[in-house]
Amino acid sequence: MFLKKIMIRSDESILEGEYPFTIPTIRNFRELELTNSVTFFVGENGTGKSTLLEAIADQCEFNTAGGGRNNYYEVDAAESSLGKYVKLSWMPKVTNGFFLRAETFYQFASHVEESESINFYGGKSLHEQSHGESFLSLFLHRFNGRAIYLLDEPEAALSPQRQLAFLRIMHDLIQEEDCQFIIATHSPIILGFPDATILSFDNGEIEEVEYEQTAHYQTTKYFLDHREKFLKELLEGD
Ligand SMILES: Nc1ncnc2c1ncn2[C@@H]1O[C@H](COP(=O)(O)OP(=O)(O)OP(=O)(O)O)[C@@H](O)[C@H]1O
Repeated sequence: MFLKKIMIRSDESILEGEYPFTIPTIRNFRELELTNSVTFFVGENGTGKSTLLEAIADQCEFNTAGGGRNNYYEVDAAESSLGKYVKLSWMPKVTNGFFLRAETFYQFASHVEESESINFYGGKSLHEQSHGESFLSLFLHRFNGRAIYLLDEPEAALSPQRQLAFLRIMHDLIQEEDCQFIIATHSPIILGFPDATILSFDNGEIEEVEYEQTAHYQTTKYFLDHREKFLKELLEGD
């Protein structure tokens, strides 16, 4: 593990009432210790997971549009509003890594086409692979070494089988290459990675929860166990 702590800077005055401090979890956030090679951010839509992940990417000097330190390209409105308020504590510091944003991956693929060797991505243009195939190519061929990976909803392009393949790739990168991952996810499959730390952004603060406590696990389990009853209540109820 490399990144040990994320803190709000005491020397920057917080603009109360302005984004990103309008988000309760971000307004209440002061510091977070990381103690695990895999940390998940979970919570309802709009609770600030991407906002914090993007701020961490900003302070890692990764491209906040998605990419690593050496990926220079621009996407509208990709700058981090929280970045300048955040300080990172490392032991030891690494500069290698990647910030994955599903929604700007197309632009990242175009940037790769113009500037990098496609050999880094399995020898095939990312645009000539399906969305899910191109994600897996990135994980398999570009992710390596002592590095930190910040992934925002990696499941967006992945089938359940490919999500399992991703867990295996992540497992090998941690065991063999000493990688650290911080992942915002809604996937009950990805969240199931053994012994990970799960941090909930619900309830206006960041708190550690067990896998079985997450709404993602509970709702999915209930749906699969009682699908017909669940859908009848949902669709026929008042
Ligand atoms: N540039 C912006 N200006 C104002 N509000 C914003 C801006 N970007 C995001 N927000 C708001 O901040 C809140 C948190 O957004 P964020 O993307 O961090 O949520 P999230 O927890 O990652 O959600 P999701 O699970 O849907 O991805 C949302 O209500 C969103 O509308």
